[in-house]
Amino acid sequence: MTPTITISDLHLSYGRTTALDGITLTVNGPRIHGLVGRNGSGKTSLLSVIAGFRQASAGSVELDGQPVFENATALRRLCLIRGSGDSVDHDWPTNRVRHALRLAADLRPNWDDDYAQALVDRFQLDPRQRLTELSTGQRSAVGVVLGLAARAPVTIFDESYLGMDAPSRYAFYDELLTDYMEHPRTVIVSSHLVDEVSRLLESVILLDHGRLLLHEDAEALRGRGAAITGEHGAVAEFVADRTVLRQQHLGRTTSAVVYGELGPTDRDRAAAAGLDVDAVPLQDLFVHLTAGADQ
Ligand SMILES: Nc1ncnc2c1ncn2[C@@H]1O[C@H](COP(=O)(O)OP(=O)(O)OP(=O)(O)O)[C@@H](O)[C@H]1O
Repeated sequence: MTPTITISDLHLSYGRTTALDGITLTVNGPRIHGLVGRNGSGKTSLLSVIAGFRQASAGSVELDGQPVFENATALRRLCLIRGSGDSVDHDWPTNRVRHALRLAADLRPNWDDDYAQALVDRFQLDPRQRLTELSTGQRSAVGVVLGLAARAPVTIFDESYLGMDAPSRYAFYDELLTDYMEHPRTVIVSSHLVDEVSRLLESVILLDHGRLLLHEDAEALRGRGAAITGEHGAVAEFVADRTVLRQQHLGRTTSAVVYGELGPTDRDRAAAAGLDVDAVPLQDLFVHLTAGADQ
């Protein structure tokens, strides 16, 4: 059974700054959830409270009905990997990659040592290297290895790709998806690179100014918009009474991204006008929805 995280009326303040403002949300699995939102919207704060790193100012987070904060049993089932740096313990400057792996093997009940070694090879890490001497991208890769090989029932990656180059990031996405298929669990991925991670996501949690803007099935969210491509005049006529998020022109061809669901009649009309209708990149919807919330 994959666990269920129940978040009820969660508030978190840092002094006068309100980071989380009454979030109520149920996160379950097996599913890969994407946590998105603009800078400062509260993603890291929310994940820190979910993983028991921080105590909420009010409200609660429960894992299968048990509070997570200072609850060792619940915390053993949760693994949060934050941006580069978490794998480096500055109190132990001589620690090496292999020490971090050994520590994780001791702490994580589902740790898979063979998989960890395979990931170390894939990310071209040297187990003998000191953690303090790794580049930012290499430190992130260590975090990714720790997070994946832990196989925690709730696995959370918070901007875990910081400093990783594109081949390494895509290796991470590939590994995450393949390992998730083999070992389904509840995964939360927080990322600014919405287009890059969107193919992984089954659900999207969107935060804005510490509030939950939406939690929706990724397919349903994609269906909230459409990309219309075809001859300039035909596209202009089709989108005339719609919210256009962006348009591009190439010669006599125009591609317009519109917000709002297209029904069967709309699709028939588009086909009759010789227009192609495609899914909208989640990034476009995300920009639109968060801009709308600002207004
Ligand atoms: N340690 C802290 N002390 C004071 N304020 C903080 C602290 N950490 C975060 N904040 C504030 O809380 C709010 C939410 O920050 P948080 O880091 O959770 O957002 P985020 O969505 O993860 O941002 P980003 O995408 O930029 O990483 C912001 O207004 C931020 O300035």
